[in-house]
Amino acid sequence: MARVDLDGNPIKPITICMIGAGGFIGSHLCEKLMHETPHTVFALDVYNDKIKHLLEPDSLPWAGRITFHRLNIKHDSRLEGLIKMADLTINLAAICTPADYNTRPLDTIYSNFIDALPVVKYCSENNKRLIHFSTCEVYGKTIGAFLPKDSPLRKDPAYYVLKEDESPCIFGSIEKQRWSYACAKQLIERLIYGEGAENGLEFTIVRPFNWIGPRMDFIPGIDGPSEGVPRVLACFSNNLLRGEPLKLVDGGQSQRTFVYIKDAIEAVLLMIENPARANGHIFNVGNPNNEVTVRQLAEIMIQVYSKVSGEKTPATPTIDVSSKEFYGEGYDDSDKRIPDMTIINKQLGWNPKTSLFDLLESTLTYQHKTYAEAIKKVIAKPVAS
Ligand SMILES: NC(=O)c1ccc[n+]([C@@H]2O[C@H](COP(=O)([O-])OP(=O)(O)OC[C@H]3O[C@@H](n4cnc5c(N)ncnc54)[C@H](O)[C@@H]3O)[C@@H](O)[C@H]2O)c1
Ligand SMILES: O=C(O)[C@H]1O[C@H](OP(=O)(O)OP(=O)(O)OC[C@H]2O[C@@H](n3ccc(=O)[nH]c3=O)[C@H](O)[C@@H]2O)[C@H](O)[C@@H](O)[C@@H]1O
Repeated sequence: MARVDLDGNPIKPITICMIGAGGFIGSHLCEKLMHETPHTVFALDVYNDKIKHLLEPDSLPWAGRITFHRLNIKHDSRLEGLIKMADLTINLAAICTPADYNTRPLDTIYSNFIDALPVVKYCSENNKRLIHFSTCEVYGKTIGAFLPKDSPLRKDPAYYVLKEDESPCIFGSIEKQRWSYACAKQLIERLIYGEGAENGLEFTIVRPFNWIGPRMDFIPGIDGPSEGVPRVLACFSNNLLRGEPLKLVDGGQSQRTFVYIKDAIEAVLLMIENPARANGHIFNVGNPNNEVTVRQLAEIMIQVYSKVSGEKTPATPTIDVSSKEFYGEGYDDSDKRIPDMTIINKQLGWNPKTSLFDLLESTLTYQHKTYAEAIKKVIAKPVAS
């Protein structure tokens, strides 16, 4: 049966130039596009480990529909040609781990703003559609965070629910370099919006709210640097795999809403295949029903990991660390992140499905299967003196 869009029109196969296709989100999006659609993908990245299973062997049913182009968009003249040959560009490339924002602010700003500029320019000049990945961090802190601790208004959604077309972007002072990423993302959003308004660029901006699942980031010392600090899912997975206490930054009081990567990818596919409904919009993509404090996330992950691995829960399950000790000078945090879902519901009819417990169960099953043996070997090795 022919696949149809939300308005009942047949979907024509298109060619997508996906920048950052070798990362966490890119790998899931490539998988979805190969398994369920007829579209062709130029996959651009400096790495391809997370999409190797889609590229080899040549006998895969989608062989020829996905090609990998190893390139760094900072300096590669092939970029414009690839954007020109595609119907749609999706830009995922970014430095997006908080441990980098205050310690490598220049790389963070260059990656999230300067390096994205040619992509926007080539799309605009060549009349190509762009789906750009921004972040929920552009909202920064909630208005409610500035109310007195005991104010009843803190319970009023008007003070914390984040709306694409209404909420302000509230960052800390310049010394709080944590906000270098959010600020760079905000400026590239404004630039894309301006290209749409002044030059007719067809764009969609995605603001992901803590998408998590298999293949997110790396496990330090296994498939990433020993001293590296990934995002919280991988930090806590690493602690659980090694039987160490989970580290709660500043008491783990910050709140997040986590969405399963596979739910979120459904939203991106709807954007790809329904341009008339997605163009000109900024979309929150998250799961408002999956809110927890970081401390609660740790507690649930400890329980779920014990269930999927069959190992006992550790005697000291968590320890508190200061943000200065964990991230260094200049760290700051978003207090709470609840996405308003009105716009994505209205335009694309999308809703997340997977509960936090279910998504952690499938993700931690994957982490255990993928890493437990490798970790055991590393732990068993005597440390060189
Ligand atoms: N995962 C989330 O929940 C989340 C949340 C908010 C925003 N985002 C945004 O979504 C995008 C993708 O995030 P992700 O979680 O997949 O991150 P990721 O780090 O796994 O993927 C990013 C990919 O971009 C590639 N890349 C970076 N710079 C490049 C360059 N100069 N040239 C070529 N390739 C380059 C990296 O090698 C990596 O494979 C980012 O823009 C990020 O800011 C993600
Ligand atoms: O995923 C998102 O939507 C966005 O937010 C993330 O930012 P954040 O949620 O702060 O990053 P995490 O590393 O996932 O940390 C979440 C919380 O856990 C805490 N944390 C992290 C790691 C750890 O070991 N312990 C711990 O308590 C952090 O301090 C923070 O409060 C990143 O900035 C981006 O990937 C992205 O743009």
